[in-house]
Amino acid sequence: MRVGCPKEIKNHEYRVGLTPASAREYVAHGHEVLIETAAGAGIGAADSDYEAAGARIVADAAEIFATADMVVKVKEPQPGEWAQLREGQLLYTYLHLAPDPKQTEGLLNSGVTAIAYETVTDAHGGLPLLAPMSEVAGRLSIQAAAHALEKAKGGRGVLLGGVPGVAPGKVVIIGGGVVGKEAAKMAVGLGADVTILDRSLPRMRELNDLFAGRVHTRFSTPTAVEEEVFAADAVIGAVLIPGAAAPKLVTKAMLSGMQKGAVLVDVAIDQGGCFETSHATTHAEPTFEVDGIVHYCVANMPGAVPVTSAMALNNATLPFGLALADHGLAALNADPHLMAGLNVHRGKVTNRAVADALGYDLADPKSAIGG
Ligand SMILES: NC(=O)C1=CN([C@@H]2O[C@H](COP(=O)(O)OP(=O)(O)OC[C@H]3O[C@@H](n4cnc5c(N)ncnc54)[C@H](O)[C@@H]3O)[C@@H](O)[C@H]2O)C=CC1
Ligand SMILES: CC(=O)C(=O)O
Ligand SMILES: [Mg+2]
Repeated sequence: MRVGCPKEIKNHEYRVGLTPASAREYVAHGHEVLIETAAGAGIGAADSDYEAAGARIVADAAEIFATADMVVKVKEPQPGEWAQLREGQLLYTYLHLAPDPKQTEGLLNSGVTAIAYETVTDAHGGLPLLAPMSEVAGRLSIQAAAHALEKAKGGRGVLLGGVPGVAPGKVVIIGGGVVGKEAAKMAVGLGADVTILDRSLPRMRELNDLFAGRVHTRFSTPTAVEEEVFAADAVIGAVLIPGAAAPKLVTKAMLSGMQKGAVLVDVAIDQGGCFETSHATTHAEPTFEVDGIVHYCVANMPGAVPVTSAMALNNATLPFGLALADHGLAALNADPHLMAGLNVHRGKVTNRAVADALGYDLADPKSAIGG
């Protein structure tokens, strides 16, 4: 198969779909690998590193979109990229379609077969291709909150760890999954007072054991969310209903009950956000203010630390990517967890959460690809 990796074009996105080490493995499997020039610049990988791995460097993304059987990326295709995708071509990347009707329409019109990293599953009920970036974003979320809390950045002027004789800041994490757990580790490490809200009692038992009394857990009801958010210095939005648009758990009305200069970090923004007042921002301009509350809503947080996150992402995407390159659509029929990643095929929506969120008929994935 011809496998192509264009340079990412989203704002301040420095990750790359294939590292040189991954390119080398595709080549070892007998595939031809095309890399857009400078695609790896953000992680310090030169064109010559890809050439040494056996890949061919091409001058622009157009050749990749026009000729590759499979396109491997990081972020959802941007409008100029949808237009170049083709029927019969595989697209393997993050998509986050439920809150993004325009992109969904673009992919459907292109006829492409699109596999979304974020809906590939594993045997333990996890999301193995989302998890590494959730780990990164969870850890980053506390850095982002601490920074935004500084007075000169528009925040309350609270130091999360406090100092001897002064109480620490209060961090409230809504959603105790991968993002939530990693955020809690960082917040605890800084010495903050940490509360995690979740709807899953088994998950809160795990977190309670893991943090050995160092975090509070609380069942997530609208009342609990309101009480916690009102007392918080920083709130991390980390909920997920896989594939679906995020539920709006903090409403605009609640902002007036919060402390002025408190910070909301909406990590769930890539699924539309879990705060009513959120809208996606970029690393160039990450925050905005509503009713005196600072909002940080960057949809590609791991793009800020591409050396760490491109490697972590490739560690997870490589085995499934090789299966797709080796076996094409048959790889989906052979692995229900990879099949769960199929969101769009030849003009049809094949993921239930996306179909429900956007009002499309659901096409059964197996019959859609003729399995
Ligand atoms: N902005 C960015 O750059 C990035 C965003 N993300 C996003 O972060 C979000 C969270 O991802 P993960 O932690 O991997 O998901 P996860 O599935 O591991 O955890 C989600 C948690 O939310 C909980 N939850 C569901 N409804 C809830 C409610 N009403 N109240 C409280 N908790 C609730 C679930 O029980 C679960 O524990 C996703 O939308 C993901 O796409 C992930 C990586 C990067
Ligand atoms: C998960 C995601 O959207 C990201 O890593 O950018
Ligand atoms: Mg996005």
